[in-house]
Amino acid sequence: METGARQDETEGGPACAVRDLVKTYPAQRARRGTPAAPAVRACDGVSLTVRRGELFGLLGPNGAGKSTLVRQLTGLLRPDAGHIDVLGHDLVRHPERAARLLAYLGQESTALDELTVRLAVETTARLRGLPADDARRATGAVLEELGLSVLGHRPLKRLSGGQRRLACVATALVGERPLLVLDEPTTGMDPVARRAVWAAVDRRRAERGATVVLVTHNVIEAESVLDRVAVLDRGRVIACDTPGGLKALVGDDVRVELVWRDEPPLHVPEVAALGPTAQRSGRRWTLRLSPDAARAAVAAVTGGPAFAALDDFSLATPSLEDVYLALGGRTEGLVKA
Ligand SMILES: Nc1ncnc2c1ncn2[C@@H]1O[C@H](COP(=O)(O)OP(=O)(O)OP(=O)(O)O)[C@@H](O)[C@H]1O
Repeated sequence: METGARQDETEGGPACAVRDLVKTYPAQRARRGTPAAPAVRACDGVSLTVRRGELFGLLGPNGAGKSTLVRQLTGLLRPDAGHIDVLGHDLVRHPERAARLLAYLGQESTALDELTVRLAVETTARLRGLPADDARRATGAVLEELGLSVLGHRPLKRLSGGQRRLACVATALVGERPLLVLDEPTTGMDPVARRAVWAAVDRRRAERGATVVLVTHNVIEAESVLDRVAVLDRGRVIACDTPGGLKALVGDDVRVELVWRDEPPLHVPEVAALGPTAQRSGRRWTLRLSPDAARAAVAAVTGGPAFAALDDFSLATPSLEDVYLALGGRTEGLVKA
């Protein structure tokens, strides 16, 4: 019932609960010029719960099913089976309620391209129900917050990729929605813009208790900003925990990176011994070793005759990328910087 559901928006219960969600894109028959394509089960029995106020991440390589999942969460794509509850509302039965409950920033936003940044944001605020004066004020505030005021008069289509993405973030943030669903919001942005986005997202959580679902395949960003993360692979959740909890899965192994000036000095016995276990990428060797073995390896390459051949080295505790590999995920499509 509507009254009960409204109460649930402000009271306990998860921000978002998904159960047994399934979505298969149907097979395409071959047409002139385009080959046949088999059916793709992009969402294969996904269940997860996002708590209120959380910054919850969906991490996974290209094609893992992240966007398919969030497009169902936002009422844009109908699941074949399963349940989606957002703030007490059944979004499978009532997808039209999504617009009132959440703001969605998709991967591509061309609909607003002809508008100026200010008009795009202000129009979105009006569509979200703000009276004209409030919409103008909220627009000014969000443009200021994101450092976009100087670009307010420019049409989106005349902006750089990063600037346009930032303008789209502004449209997602205006007009206060309790749930923000952001699909790779910082793609193409410089560090200043990225920082402005994360500060603005944090402010909405701290001041308004907003919940954020963030799609990313940037493992560094995921580690630094997320409260919890679900790792997706081939339409399934293969792990879900805090970044720290996930990293504990791979024990206390240390990642050792060795960068050689030129060819690795294989005539040095310690280097030759490390060779078979090293993952090689050009001049870089990556090793996963126990803390003792890592100490011994670093001592060997920095203390003896191998040192002259060494350009750089680093030691690091496990990252989400290591977790991901340990879980059997694929690395292609995971961005590491
Ligand atoms: N409209 C569509 N029709 C057919 N297959 C699709 C469609 N959209 C996505 N797919 C397929 O579904 C799978 C999941 O795609 P999805 O876009 O959800 O992945 P993703 O994790 O968001 O990837 P990325 O990180 O590249 O954005 C992929 O195999 C993709 O090719």
